[in-house]
Formats: sequence, structure tokens, C-alpha cells
Amino acid sequence: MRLVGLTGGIASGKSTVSNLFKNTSVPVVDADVVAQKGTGGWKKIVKAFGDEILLDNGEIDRARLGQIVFSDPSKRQLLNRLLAPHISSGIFWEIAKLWMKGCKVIALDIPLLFETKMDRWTNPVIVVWVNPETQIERLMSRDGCSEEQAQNRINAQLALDWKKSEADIVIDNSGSLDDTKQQFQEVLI
Ligand SMILES: CC(C)(COP(=O)(O)OP(=O)(O)OC[C@H]1O[C@@H](n2cnc3c(N)ncnc32)[C@H](O)[C@@H]1O)[C@@H](O)C(=O)NCCC(=O)NCCS
Ligand SMILES: Nc1ncnc2c1ncn2[C@@H]1O[C@H](COP(=O)(O)OP(=O)(O)OP(=O)(O)O)[C@@H](O)[C@H]1O
Repeated sequence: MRLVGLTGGIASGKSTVSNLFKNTSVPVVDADVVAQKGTGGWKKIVKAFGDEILLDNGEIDRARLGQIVFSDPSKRQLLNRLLAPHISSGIFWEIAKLWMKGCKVIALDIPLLFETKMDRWTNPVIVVWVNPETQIERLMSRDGCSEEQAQNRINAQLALDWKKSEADIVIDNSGSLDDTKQQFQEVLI
């Protein structure tokens, strides 16, 4: 079985590329399964950050939690510590289910692939790169945040240029969507 790592920097276009996998035979597992209401990750987050980070329906208010952790490195480290085991075991079970269905190639869409050292499991690693000006512009426009907030989020991760230097395959998403789709097609060959 081959595990393909898909990563990048915040707003570099990882989800955009992840969506392109949906039209292929390669299933994608993402790292976003943990914070749903009632799960182990959810319980730990509520215990550590209090009820005030919950929406009326009991789900985590991700925008609120994001504001807290991206403006305070110690809170971000706390969240990372709490969630790390849930993220890796969630991913593991998703892989196991797909493996039992006979999937031979699975893509893992993991924003913090290098930071969490999960790149050890994956080969090749695809890094979705974008130039710094476009990254900050797209981040501010997508999340409606200030330049300072956007920069805090970018600084919370390893440098995207370093990730690019560690990649087996780089998709440059600084241009148009068509340009990115074209690069993706070349990766599939
Ligand atoms: C901080 C949270 C609440 C923000 O939620 P929100 O819906 O606004 O953003 P989303 O989850 O789509 O993440 C957007 C991007 O933020 C970046 N990011 C998310 N968590 C972190 C983190 N702990 N450290 C650095 N960057 C992060 C990633 O680039 C990610 O792609 C959420 O990302 C979260 O619970 N993060 C902790 C879990 C985690 O570490 N996820 C990444 C696993 S590899
Ligand atoms: N080639 C492109 N041209 C124009 N806009 C783009 C392009 N690629 C992505 N975008 C836009 O940039 C923003 C970030 O893209 P996307 O959500 O795919 O990034 P991401 O890396 O998954 O982000 P995050 O890690 O923060 O979830 C989105 O609003 C998306 O619509």
C-alpha cells in the first residue's frame, strides 16, 4: 500500500488539490475528523478551553478557538498536544478501513505533515506551494482577517519554502486554477 502525503502552508491550496483527487481512484483521508461533538478530541478541547469555545449546538466554535490559539503560541501548543494522539489514531483507522476495502494508494491530506513528523509514513510527499504575497492575500480574503492575523497563522507553521525544499513533488498554486489542474494531471501520470 502506498500513502501519498499532501501538505502545504495555510491557504496555499491544499484543499483545492485535495478536491482534485476526488475525480481520481485515489481516496483522501484528512486530519479533520477529531473535533466533532462528543469525540475524545472534543472532550479534551472543552476541558482545556472551557464551554465558551462551544457554539449553541455544542460543536466547537472553530473561528473562536482559532483566534485563541493563533494569537498565543502556548495555547496552540496545548491544543496540539491534546489533539495529536486523536489525529494520528483517527487517520490510522481511516487508512485501515480503506486498506480492508482493497485500496492500494491513499492520499493523506495533513496540514501539519512535517510538523507532526507524519511525513515518515508517506511517500511521495506533495507540497502545495504558493508565493508569499499570494498566500497572505488569499488567506486574508478567504478568512476575512487582518494582515497581522494572517501573518500570525503563517508563522504558526514551518516555513512553506522549507516544506518545498523537502518535497518529492511540488505543485505551484500561485497561478490560475487551470494551471494547478494541469500540474496535478502531470503528477498522476
Ligand atoms: C485551530 C482550529 C480550531 C481552526 O479551525 P478552522 O476551521 O478555522 O481552520 P482549519 O481547521 O480548516 O485549519 C486551517 C489551517 O490552519 C492551519 N492550522 C490548523 N491547526 C493548526 C495548528 N495547530 N498549528 C498551526 N497551524 C494550524 C493549517 O494550515 C490548516 O490547514 C483547527 O484547525 C484545529 O482544531 N486545529 C488543531 C488540530 C490540528 O492541529 N490540525 C492540523 C492537523 S495536522
Ligand atoms: N489557483 C487559485 N487561484 C485563485 N484562488 C485560489 C487558487 N487556489 C486556491 N484559491 C483560493 O485560496 C484560498 C485557499 O485555498 P485552499 O482553501 O485550497 O487552501 P488550503 O491550503 O487548503 O488552506 P487551509 O490549510 O487554510 O485550509 C481559498 O479561498 C481558495 O478558493
